[in-house]
Amino acid sequence: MYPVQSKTGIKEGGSLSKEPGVRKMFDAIAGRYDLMNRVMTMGQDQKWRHFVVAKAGDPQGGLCLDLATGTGDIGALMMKTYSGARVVGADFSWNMLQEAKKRFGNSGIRWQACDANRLPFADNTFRSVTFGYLLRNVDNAELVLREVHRVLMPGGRVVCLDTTPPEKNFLYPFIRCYLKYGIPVLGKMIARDEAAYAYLTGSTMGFYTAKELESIFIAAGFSRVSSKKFMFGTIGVHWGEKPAYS
Ligand SMILES: C[S@@+](CC[C@H](N)C(=O)[O-])C[C@H]1O[C@@H](n2cnc3c(N)ncnc32)[C@H](O)[C@@H]1O
Repeated sequence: MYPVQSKTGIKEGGSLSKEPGVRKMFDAIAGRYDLMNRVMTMGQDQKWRHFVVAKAGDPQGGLCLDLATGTGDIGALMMKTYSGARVVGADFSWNMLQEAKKRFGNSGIRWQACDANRLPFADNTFRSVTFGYLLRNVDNAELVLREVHRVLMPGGRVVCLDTTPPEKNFLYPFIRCYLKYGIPVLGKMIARDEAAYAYLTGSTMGFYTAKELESIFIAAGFSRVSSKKFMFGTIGVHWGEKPAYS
């Protein structure tokens, strides 16, 4: 069974954590993940990753962590955009990391298997930490953000890309229809896993609004927190800084 999203981290079916189910799900879809991404977003997904990398800024030769790196796109863009960047791509799905290594094995990225809840890095290590589509998949977003804050250097930047629940405006019925029916059907046809993409829809609709997520970044200790939406308000990028005095 794949996991069911809840903001509080309490899962259906009596499970204590949804994270083992999330890992299993990404291990299962790793080989078809990229194709599904391109089709489902109508080729827009790389544009948002470029925005993430721009917001993270030039690390000036410093270390960057791309957490939940998956098949490695954000980490690879970081290497390509900023000469001298040193990137660690980390994920808890073994199969996603294998796909990343196949695609970007010669890029110089260092790959690390680890859980975002307990990062195997010392305090104040990274100039920037980026992550695409992580927070919706963890039990406690604030806890993960506190861990990210710990490993960032003072003055370092965090940038987060994720889906976000659509606002209830005139487009809402169309967007909801695409999320509820279109995405699972595409998931069945392309990734051959309807349940994984039904989870994507459910977890998006049940996730924090962009404003709520900003508050969680602030609660985790970040300053200069802001966000921007893309794709008819269904994609959000959040960013912030670890204060220089912390
Ligand atoms: C939707 S994929 C995103 C991959 C990539 N960031 C991108 O932009 O396409 C989400 C990734 O988060 C990873 N992930 C989810 N929860 C995690 C956790 N607690 N620790 C580490 N990785 C996690 C999954 O294994 C998966 O590879």
